[in-house]
Order: sequence, then structure tokens, then C-alpha cells
Amino acid sequence: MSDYVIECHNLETAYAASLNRPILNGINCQIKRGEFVVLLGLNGAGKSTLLRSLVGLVPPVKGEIRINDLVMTPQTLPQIRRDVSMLFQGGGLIRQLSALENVLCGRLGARTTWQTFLGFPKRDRLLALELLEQLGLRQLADQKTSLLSGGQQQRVAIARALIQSPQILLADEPITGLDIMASQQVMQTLSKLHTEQGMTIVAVLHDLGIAAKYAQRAIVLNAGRVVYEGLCDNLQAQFAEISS
Ligand SMILES: Nc1ncnc2c1ncn2[C@@H]1O[C@H](COP(=O)(O)OP(=O)(O)OP(=O)(O)O)[C@@H](O)[C@H]1O
Repeated sequence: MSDYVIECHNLETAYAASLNRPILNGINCQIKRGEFVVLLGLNGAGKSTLLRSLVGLVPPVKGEIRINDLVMTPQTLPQIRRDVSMLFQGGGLIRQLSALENVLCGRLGARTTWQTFLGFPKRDRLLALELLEQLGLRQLADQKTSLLSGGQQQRVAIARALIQSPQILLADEPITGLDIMASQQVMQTLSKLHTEQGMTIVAVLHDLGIAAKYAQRAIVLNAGRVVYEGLCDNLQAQFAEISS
């Protein structure tokens, strides 16, 4: 079995006329089991597209994605989606539902249409409550998410991603728009999942200081390609090079 849980080989996605090139233009990268990797790059570099392609939301035109040694195909995608959870930009919660109901939505993929009419089984509700407890939100389980702060909402979104028990968590700008305290709480939550549960985490961030504090390794994208893969100790220099 390979050491790598995520591998992209010459990954190319659809051509974008506005960019005059494919959005991802020959991505090569490898991520090991249990790593905390930060994905960096200027606006439009292709970071969100790369994360989305890792859960099959953006089809490759060329190249290959392997998750846990499985080449991504329409046949392997259901298995891959069991192993990988994605935290979308802005959280993507349903505002009129409670925190608990939002977390339970993370189980919808595991249930048939008929089963959803019957409501969620007790064990799912207990698991959702346990996750909210772990994230310091047990008291807010019945609160509508529209009434929660940005940081609390982001932690509900993390709980929703975790209810699938993923091995890999992809987080697209998990702290954008949050204040310093909320950002720290969210980053500490991700860090704990990494250190205590050995979860593989790939997070898109824009703050180089936060990236260096939490991630073990950085992948920097520019114009749909990987331009740096390595330690987070000199990220400023990598960015100076991109923008020069
Ligand atoms: N469905 C699409 N059709 C056409 N162009 C697209 C599509 N999705 C993304 N793009 C373009 O591809 C480029 C990469 O977008 P992407 O969202 O992956 O960048 P990003 O690095 O995540 O940027 P940001 O930091 O601004 O979130 C952008 O120029 C965007 O306009």
C-alpha cells in the first residue's frame, strides 16, 4: 500500500476561455496519510477547484487522481466520498435548521430516499450530539444556525463533515471572515483532529502566518500549477516569486 492518501498526476480540468488555459493545468502533488497540508496561492490560482476535484465535483479532462490507492472513476467515487469530507467555503449550512439538524445532514449520503422519510436513527443523533460536544457546541444543539456566530457556524460545519468519520478532511478557506478568536478556535479544532486522530487535513488558507503555525507542509499553486511544495518556513519568499 502506498504511503500517499492523495495523489494527483498531471491533473488537468476543463479549459476556461476567460483564462485561456485549463483551470488546473497539469497538477502533480502527493499527500501522505496523517499530514496537515496547507494549500496556498493568489486569488484564482485554482485552490478551490483542486479541492473540489478531490471529491469528484470537478471532472478531470486529463491525468489521474488517486485517493487511498483508488484511481478516481465514477465506480470508485462512492467509496472515495466515504473516506473524504469537504468543508465548503462559507460553511454551506442550512440557516433555518438547528445545529443538530445541520450535523445530521452529513449522514444524508448514507441513507436511501425512503430512509430519509423515517428520520434519523437514534445512534446518528447521539453521534451528532457527541460531535457538537467535542466542538464545544452541545448547549447550542437546538439553536438555529442563523443565530450562531461565524466561528460557531464553522464548527457546526466541521461537525457535519466529521459525522461521516472521514479519514481525510478538505477545508476550503475555513477561517475566512472570522475574527481572531474564532479563527484560532477553528484552526485548533482542525489541529486537534490531526494530532489526536491522525486525520489527513488539507486546508486552503490565505494567511501565511497561520499556515506556518498549523501546517506541516505547503503546496503553493499559481495559474493552475504547483509552483512550490515543501516546508512552511519561507512562504513569504515563495509569494514574492509568484507576484514578481
Ligand atoms: N465553473 C467555472 N467556469 C469557468 N471558470 C471557472 C469555473 N470555476 C472556476 N473558474 C475560474 O478558475 C479559476 C480558479 O478558480 P478557483 O476558485 O479554483 O480559485 P482559487 O484559487 O480558489 O481562488 P480564491 O482564492 O479567489 O478562492 C478562477 O479564475 C475562476 O474564475
